[in-house]
Amino acid sequence: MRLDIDALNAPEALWAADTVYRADLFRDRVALVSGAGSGIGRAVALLFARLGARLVICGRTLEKLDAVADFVRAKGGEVLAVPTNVREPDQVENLFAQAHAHYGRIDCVVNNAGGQFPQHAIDFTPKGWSAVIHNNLTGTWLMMQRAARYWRDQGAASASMLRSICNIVVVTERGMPGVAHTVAARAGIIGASRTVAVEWAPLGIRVNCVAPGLTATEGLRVYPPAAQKEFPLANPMKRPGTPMEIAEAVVYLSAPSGSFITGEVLTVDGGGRLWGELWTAGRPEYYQFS
Ligand SMILES: CCC/C=C/C(=O)SCCNC(=O)CCNC(=O)[C@H](O)C(C)(C)COP(=O)([O-])OP(=O)([O-])OC[C@H]1O[C@@H](n2cnc3c(N)ncnc32)[C@H](O)[C@@H]1OP(=O)([O-])[O-]
Ligand SMILES: NC(=O)C1=CN([C@@H]2O[C@H](COP(=O)(O)OP(=O)(O)OC[C@H]3O[C@@H](n4cnc5c(N)ncnc54)[C@H](OP(=O)(O)O)[C@@H]3O)[C@@H](O)[C@H]2O)C=CC1
Repeated sequence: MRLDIDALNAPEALWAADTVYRADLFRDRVALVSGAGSGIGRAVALLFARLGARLVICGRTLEKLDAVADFVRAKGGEVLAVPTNVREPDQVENLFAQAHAHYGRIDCVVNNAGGQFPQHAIDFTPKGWSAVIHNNLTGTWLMMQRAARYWRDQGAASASMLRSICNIVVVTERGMPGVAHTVAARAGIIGASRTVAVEWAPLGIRVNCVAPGLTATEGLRVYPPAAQKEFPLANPMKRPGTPMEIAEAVVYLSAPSGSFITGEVLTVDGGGRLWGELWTAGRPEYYQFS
Protein backbone atom coordinates (compact mmCIF):
# COMPACT_ATOMS: atom_id res chain seq x y z
CA MET A 1 0.00 0.00 0.00
CA ARG A 2 1.44 3.38 -0.97
CA LEU A 3 0.76 6.57 0.94
CA ASP A 4 0.90 10.04 -0.61
CA ILE A 5 3.65 11.80 1.35
CA ASP A 6 2.76 15.29 0.17
CA ALA A 7 -0.94 14.88 0.95
CA LEU A 8 -0.30 13.39 4.41
CA ASN A 9 2.10 16.18 5.37
CA ALA A 10 0.11 19.13 4.02
CA PRO A 11 -0.61 21.51 6.93
CA GLU A 12 -4.27 21.91 5.92
CA ALA A 13 -4.72 18.13 5.89
CA LEU A 14 -3.05 17.79 9.29
CA TRP A 15 -5.23 20.57 10.68
CA ALA A 16 -8.39 18.91 9.39
CA ALA A 17 -7.47 15.33 10.28
CA ASP A 18 -9.56 13.53 12.89
CA THR A 19 -8.09 13.49 16.38
CA VAL A 20 -9.22 11.64 19.48
CA TYR A 21 -8.25 14.60 21.69
CA ARG A 22 -10.48 17.41 22.92
CA ALA A 23 -9.91 20.88 21.50
CA ASP A 24 -8.87 22.61 24.76
CA LEU A 25 -6.55 19.89 26.09
CA PHE A 26 -3.52 22.22 26.10
CA ARG A 27 -5.25 25.55 26.73
CA ASP A 28 -2.83 27.94 28.51
CA ARG A 29 0.05 25.47 28.00
CA VAL A 30 3.26 26.08 26.08
CA ALA A 31 4.71 23.32 23.90
CA LEU A 32 8.23 23.46 22.49
CA VAL A 33 8.88 21.25 19.46
CA SER A 34 12.25 20.84 17.72
CA GLY A 35 12.54 20.03 14.04
CA ALA A 36 9.05 21.47 13.63
CA GLY A 37 9.57 22.82 10.12
CA SER A 38 8.77 19.51 8.44
CA GLY A 39 7.50 15.96 8.81
CA ILE A 40 6.74 14.53 12.23
CA GLY A 41 7.78 17.69 14.10
CA ARG A 42 5.39 19.84 12.08
CA ALA A 43 2.55 17.35 12.63
CA VAL A 44 3.24 17.34 16.39
CA ALA A 45 3.36 21.15 16.52
CA LEU A 46 0.13 21.52 14.56
CA LEU A 47 -1.68 19.02 16.77
CA PHE A 48 -0.56 20.84 19.92
CA ALA A 49 -1.76 24.11 18.37
CA ARG A 50 -5.13 22.62 17.43
CA LEU A 51 -5.51 21.53 21.05
CA GLY A 52 -4.94 25.07 22.31
CA ALA A 53 -1.20 25.11 23.06
CA ARG A 54 0.97 28.13 22.39
CA LEU A 55 4.02 27.00 20.44
CA VAL A 56 7.76 27.41 20.44
CA ILE A 57 9.19 25.83 17.30
CA CYS A 58 12.79 25.42 16.27
CA GLY A 59 14.94 23.92 13.54
CA ARG A 60 17.94 25.08 11.55
CA THR A 61 16.05 26.55 8.58
CA LEU A 62 14.16 29.80 9.21
CA GLU A 63 12.05 29.56 6.03
CA LYS A 64 10.60 26.20 7.07
CA LEU A 65 9.77 27.51 10.54
CA ASP A 66 8.21 30.67 9.13
CA ALA A 67 5.92 28.65 6.88
CA VAL A 68 4.63 26.64 9.85
CA ALA A 69 4.36 29.76 12.03
CA ASP A 70 2.42 31.66 9.35
CA PHE A 71 0.02 28.74 8.97
CA VAL A 72 -0.66 28.47 12.70
CA ARG A 73 -1.11 32.23 13.09
CA ALA A 74 -3.58 32.21 10.20
CA LYS A 75 -5.57 29.65 12.22
CA GLY A 76 -5.51 31.94 15.26
CA GLY A 77 -2.67 30.23 17.13
CA GLU A 78 0.37 31.75 18.83
CA VAL A 79 3.89 30.74 17.76
CA LEU A 80 7.44 31.75 18.56
CA ALA A 81 9.88 30.50 15.92
CA VAL A 82 13.56 30.40 16.93
CA PRO A 83 16.11 29.10 14.39
CA THR A 84 18.26 26.71 16.39
CA ASN A 85 20.82 24.01 15.79
CA VAL A 86 20.17 21.68 18.72
CA ARG A 87 23.79 20.51 18.59
CA GLU A 88 25.00 23.96 19.70
CA PRO A 89 24.72 24.60 23.47
CA ASP A 90 24.61 28.40 23.01
CA GLN A 91 21.75 28.13 20.55
CA VAL A 92 19.83 25.81 22.87
CA GLU A 93 20.39 28.32 25.67
CA ASN A 94 19.06 31.12 23.47
CA LEU A 95 16.00 29.04 22.55
CA PHE A 96 14.95 28.52 26.16
CA ALA A 97 15.72 32.13 27.08
CA GLN A 98 13.54 33.40 24.24
CA ALA A 99 10.75 30.96 25.06
CA HIS A 100 10.71 32.07 28.70
CA ALA A 101 10.89 35.77 27.81
CA HIS A 102 7.95 35.35 25.43
CA TYR A 103 5.61 33.10 27.41
CA GLY A 104 6.99 32.89 30.95
CA ARG A 105 6.41 29.13 31.01
CA ILE A 106 7.11 25.91 29.13
CA ASP A 107 5.01 22.80 29.71
CA CYS A 108 6.06 20.21 27.15
CA VAL A 109 9.29 19.71 25.23
CA VAL A 110 9.32 17.39 22.22
CA ASN A 111 12.80 16.57 20.95
CA ASN A 112 12.09 15.54 17.40
CA ALA A 113 14.98 17.22 15.52
CA GLY A 114 17.28 14.62 14.07
CA GLY A 115 18.05 12.40 11.18
CA GLN A 116 20.79 10.50 9.47
CA PHE A 117 21.94 9.33 6.07
CA PRO A 118 21.70 5.72 4.91
CA GLN A 119 25.04 3.96 4.50
CA HIS A 120 26.39 0.47 5.13
CA ALA A 121 28.05 0.65 8.54
CA ILE A 122 31.32 -0.73 7.27
CA ASP A 123 31.69 2.42 5.16
CA PHE A 124 30.98 5.02 7.89
CA THR A 125 33.73 7.65 8.17
CA PRO A 126 34.63 9.17 11.53
CA LYS A 127 33.10 12.48 10.38
CA GLY A 128 29.84 10.88 9.23
CA TRP A 129 29.53 8.87 12.46
CA SER A 130 30.17 12.00 14.54
CA ALA A 131 27.63 14.07 12.59
CA VAL A 132 24.86 11.56 13.28
CA ILE A 133 25.85 11.00 16.91
CA HIS A 134 26.02 14.74 17.57
CA ASN A 135 22.71 15.40 15.87
CA ASN A 136 20.73 12.68 17.58
CA LEU A 137 22.47 11.95 20.87
CA THR A 138 24.18 15.21 21.83
CA GLY A 139 21.51 17.49 20.34
CA THR A 140 18.63 15.71 22.06
CA TRP A 141 20.60 15.50 25.30
CA LEU A 142 21.35 19.23 25.32
CA MET A 143 17.64 19.95 24.90
CA MET A 144 16.61 17.50 27.63
CA GLN A 145 19.12 18.84 30.13
CA ARG A 146 18.24 22.47 29.37
CA ALA A 147 14.55 21.72 29.88
CA ALA A 148 15.26 20.06 33.22
CA ARG A 149 17.39 22.99 34.38
CA TYR A 150 14.64 25.37 33.29
CA TRP A 151 12.02 23.57 35.37
CA ARG A 152 14.38 23.15 38.33
CA ASP A 153 14.98 26.91 38.31
CA GLN A 154 11.22 27.54 38.19
CA GLY A 155 10.85 25.90 41.60
CA ALA A 156 8.45 23.25 42.82
CA ALA A 157 5.98 21.85 40.31
CA SER A 158 2.30 22.56 40.80
CA ALA A 159 -0.63 20.49 39.59
CA SER A 160 -1.12 22.83 36.63
CA MET A 161 2.38 22.17 35.26
CA LEU A 162 2.93 19.33 32.82
CA ARG A 163 6.76 19.23 32.74
CA SER A 164 6.92 16.57 30.08
CA ILE A 165 9.86 15.67 27.84
CA CYS A 166 9.15 13.42 24.87
CA ASN A 167 12.07 12.30 22.70
CA ILE A 168 11.51 10.97 19.20
CA VAL A 169 13.85 8.02 18.68
CA VAL A 170 13.91 5.00 16.36
CA VAL A 171 13.06 1.37 17.07
CA THR A 172 16.26 -0.07 18.53
CA GLU A 173 15.16 -3.64 19.29
CA ARG A 174 15.37 -4.79 15.68
CA GLY A 175 18.19 -4.71 13.19
CA MET A 176 17.90 -1.66 10.95
CA PRO A 177 20.62 -2.11 8.33
CA GLY A 178 21.95 1.12 6.86
CA VAL A 179 21.41 3.32 9.90
CA ALA A 180 23.56 1.76 12.65
CA HIS A 181 24.81 5.23 13.62
CA THR A 182 21.35 6.53 14.39
CA VAL A 183 20.32 3.32 16.18
CA ALA A 184 23.37 3.76 18.42
CA ALA A 185 22.52 7.40 19.10
CA ARG A 186 18.84 6.73 19.84
CA ALA A 187 19.65 3.75 22.08
CA GLY A 188 21.78 6.23 24.05
CA ILE A 189 18.83 8.60 24.38
CA ILE A 190 16.52 5.78 25.47
CA GLY A 191 19.03 4.74 28.13
CA ALA A 192 19.55 8.31 29.33
CA SER A 193 15.79 8.90 29.38
CA ARG A 194 15.20 5.91 31.66
CA THR A 195 17.83 7.14 34.09
CA VAL A 196 16.82 10.80 34.20
CA ALA A 197 13.19 9.75 34.54
CA VAL A 198 14.32 8.65 38.00
CA GLU A 199 16.70 11.56 38.68
CA TRP A 200 14.24 14.23 37.60
CA ALA A 201 11.04 12.79 39.11
CA PRO A 202 11.59 14.95 42.24
CA LEU A 203 11.39 17.99 39.92
CA GLY A 204 8.00 16.81 38.65
CA ILE A 205 9.47 16.00 35.23
CA ARG A 206 8.41 12.99 33.17
CA VAL A 207 10.73 11.75 30.41
CA ASN A 208 9.47 9.42 27.70
CA CYS A 209 10.31 8.41 24.13
CA VAL A 210 8.24 7.68 21.06
CA ALA A 211 9.83 5.25 18.61
CA PRO A 212 8.22 5.61 15.19
CA GLY A 213 8.57 2.87 12.65
CA LEU A 214 8.78 3.84 9.05
CA THR A 215 6.69 7.03 8.75
CA ALA A 216 5.57 8.78 5.57
CA THR A 217 7.42 12.13 5.70
CA GLU A 218 9.57 14.12 3.30
CA GLY A 219 12.53 12.70 5.25
CA LEU A 220 12.08 9.34 3.53
CA ARG A 221 13.16 10.86 0.23
CA VAL A 222 16.82 10.68 1.31
CA TYR A 223 16.62 6.90 0.96
CA PRO A 224 17.62 5.22 -2.32
CA PRO A 225 14.78 4.20 -4.69
CA ALA A 226 15.50 0.50 -4.14
CA ALA A 227 14.99 0.99 -0.41
CA GLN A 228 11.85 3.09 -0.87
CA LYS A 229 10.33 0.39 -3.09
CA GLU A 230 10.63 -2.12 -0.24
CA PHE A 231 9.39 0.17 2.54
CA PRO A 232 5.87 -1.35 2.47
CA LEU A 233 7.51 -4.59 3.66
CA ALA A 234 8.66 -2.91 6.86
CA ASN A 235 5.79 -4.14 9.04
CA PRO A 236 2.79 -6.52 9.02
CA MET A 237 0.42 -3.66 8.19
CA LYS A 238 2.40 -3.28 4.98
CA ARG A 239 2.29 0.51 5.03
CA PRO A 240 4.28 3.34 6.54
CA GLY A 241 2.81 5.15 9.52
CA THR A 242 1.44 8.66 9.10
CA PRO A 243 2.82 11.78 10.81
CA MET A 244 -0.56 12.20 12.53
CA GLU A 245 -0.29 8.71 14.05
CA ILE A 246 3.04 9.69 15.60
CA ALA A 247 1.72 13.09 16.72
CA GLU A 248 -1.20 11.48 18.59
CA ALA A 249 1.24 9.20 20.43
CA VAL A 250 3.37 12.21 21.44
CA VAL A 251 0.31 14.04 22.72
CA TYR A 252 -0.80 10.96 24.70
CA LEU A 253 2.50 10.96 26.61
CA SER A 254 2.72 14.76 26.96
CA ALA A 255 -0.84 15.40 28.17
CA PRO A 256 -2.32 14.44 31.55
CA SER A 257 -3.14 11.09 29.89
CA GLY A 258 0.56 10.30 30.45
CA SER A 259 0.69 11.52 34.05
CA PHE A 260 1.71 8.11 35.49
CA ILE A 261 4.10 7.22 32.63
CA THR A 262 7.79 8.00 32.78
CA GLY A 263 10.95 6.36 31.48
CA GLU A 264 8.86 4.58 28.84
CA VAL A 265 9.30 4.01 25.12
CA LEU A 266 6.05 4.00 23.14
CA THR A 267 6.69 2.15 19.88
CA VAL A 268 4.44 3.20 17.00
CA ASP A 269 5.60 0.95 14.19
CA GLY A 270 2.65 -1.10 12.94
CA GLY A 271 4.25 -4.19 14.49
CA GLY A 272 7.53 -3.70 12.62
CA ARG A 273 9.49 -4.98 15.60
CA LEU A 274 7.73 -8.33 15.19
CA TRP A 275 7.78 -8.85 11.44
CA GLY A 276 9.13 -7.00 8.46
CA GLU A 277 12.28 -6.05 6.63
CA LEU A 278 13.82 -2.60 6.51
CA TRP A 279 16.79 -2.20 4.18
CA THR A 280 17.43 1.53 4.36
CA ALA A 281 20.48 1.43 2.09
CA GLY A 282 19.12 -1.25 -0.25
CA ARG A 283 18.95 -5.06 0.11
CA PRO A 284 22.40 -6.68 -0.09
CA GLU A 285 22.89 -9.59 -2.49
CA TYR A 286 23.29 -12.07 0.41
CA TYR A 287 19.69 -11.35 1.44
CA GLN A 288 18.16 -11.57 -2.06
CA PHE A 289 15.58 -14.33 -2.52
CA SER A 290 16.86 -15.73 -5.82
C1 LIG B 1 14.18 4.42 7.64
C2 LIG B 1 14.76 4.35 9.00
C3 LIG B 1 13.98 5.10 10.02
C4 LIG B 1 14.32 6.50 10.07
C5 LIG B 1 13.88 7.36 9.12
C6 LIG B 1 14.15 8.79 9.26
O1 LIG B 1 14.72 9.25 10.20
S1 LIG B 1 13.57 9.77 8.01
C7 LIG B 1 14.12 11.40 8.46
C8 LIG B 1 15.35 11.63 7.77
N1 LIG B 1 15.67 13.04 7.81
C9 LIG B 1 16.90 13.34 7.88
O2 LIG B 1 17.72 12.46 8.01
C10 LIG B 1 17.20 14.79 7.77
C11 LIG B 1 18.33 15.19 8.62
N2 LIG B 1 19.60 14.58 8.23
C12 LIG B 1 20.68 15.34 8.05
O3 LIG B 1 20.58 16.55 8.16
C13 LIG B 1 22.02 14.67 7.75
O4 LIG B 1 21.84 13.35 7.38
C14 LIG B 1 23.04 14.75 8.89
C15 LIG B 1 22.54 14.07 10.15
C16 LIG B 1 24.33 14.09 8.51
C17 LIG B 1 23.27 16.22 9.13
O5 LIG B 1 24.50 16.55 9.80
P1 LIG B 1 25.51 17.62 9.20
O6 LIG B 1 24.75 18.88 8.87
O7 LIG B 1 26.68 17.68 10.09
O8 LIG B 1 25.88 16.88 7.91
P2 LIG B 1 26.79 17.28 6.73
O9 LIG B 1 25.91 17.33 5.54
O10 LIG B 1 27.67 18.45 7.05
O11 LIG B 1 27.69 15.99 6.67
C18 LIG B 1 28.60 15.64 7.70
C19 LIG B 1 29.29 14.36 7.29
O12 LIG B 1 28.35 13.28 7.32
C20 LIG B 1 28.68 12.37 6.24
N3 LIG B 1 27.54 12.31 5.32
C21 LIG B 1 26.52 13.17 5.21
N4 LIG B 1 25.64 12.76 4.28
C22 LIG B 1 26.12 11.59 3.79
C23 LIG B 1 25.66 10.65 2.84
N5 LIG B 1 24.51 10.84 2.18
N6 LIG B 1 26.41 9.56 2.61
C24 LIG B 1 27.56 9.35 3.27
N7 LIG B 1 28.04 10.20 4.19
C25 LIG B 1 27.34 11.31 4.46
C26 LIG B 1 29.93 12.90 5.59
O13 LIG B 1 31.05 12.36 6.22
C27 LIG B 1 29.80 14.39 5.87
O14 LIG B 1 31.03 15.09 5.79
P3 LIG B 1 31.62 15.52 4.34
O15 LIG B 1 32.03 14.25 3.71
O16 LIG B 1 30.49 16.20 3.62
O17 LIG B 1 32.76 16.44 4.68
N1 LIG C 1 10.21 9.27 9.03
C1 LIG C 1 10.57 8.13 9.62
O1 LIG C 1 10.36 7.02 9.08
C2 LIG C 1 11.19 8.15 10.96
C3 LIG C 1 11.67 9.31 11.53
N2 LIG C 1 12.26 9.25 12.78
C4 LIG C 1 12.79 10.44 13.39
O2 LIG C 1 11.76 11.40 13.54
C5 LIG C 1 12.32 12.72 13.50
C6 LIG C 1 11.62 13.54 12.44
O3 LIG C 1 11.87 12.95 11.18
P1 LIG C 1 11.03 13.26 9.87
O4 LIG C 1 9.96 14.20 10.20
O5 LIG C 1 10.70 11.97 9.27
O6 LIG C 1 12.14 13.90 8.94
P2 LIG C 1 12.48 15.41 8.56
O7 LIG C 1 13.81 15.35 7.89
O8 LIG C 1 11.33 16.01 7.83
O9 LIG C 1 12.58 16.14 9.96
C7 LIG C 1 13.76 16.37 10.67
C8 LIG C 1 13.67 17.78 11.18
O10 LIG C 1 14.71 17.99 12.12
C9 LIG C 1 15.34 19.22 11.83
N3 LIG C 1 16.72 19.08 12.26
C10 LIG C 1 17.63 18.16 11.87
N4 LIG C 1 18.79 18.34 12.47
C11 LIG C 1 18.62 19.42 13.29
C12 LIG C 1 19.47 20.12 14.19
N5 LIG C 1 20.74 19.75 14.38
N6 LIG C 1 18.95 21.16 14.87
C13 LIG C 1 17.68 21.54 14.71
N7 LIG C 1 16.83 20.94 13.86
C14 LIG C 1 17.31 19.90 13.16
C15 LIG C 1 15.18 19.43 10.34
O11 LIG C 1 15.11 20.78 9.97
P3 LIG C 1 16.40 21.60 9.49
O12 LIG C 1 17.13 20.72 8.52
O13 LIG C 1 15.82 22.84 8.92
O14 LIG C 1 17.16 21.85 10.75
C16 LIG C 1 13.82 18.80 10.08
O15 LIG C 1 12.79 19.76 10.18
C17 LIG C 1 13.81 12.54 13.23
O16 LIG C 1 14.50 12.50 14.45
C18 LIG C 1 13.83 11.17 12.55
O17 LIG C 1 15.07 10.56 12.58
C19 LIG C 1 12.36 8.09 13.49
C20 LIG C 1 11.89 6.93 12.96
C21 LIG C 1 11.29 6.86 11.66
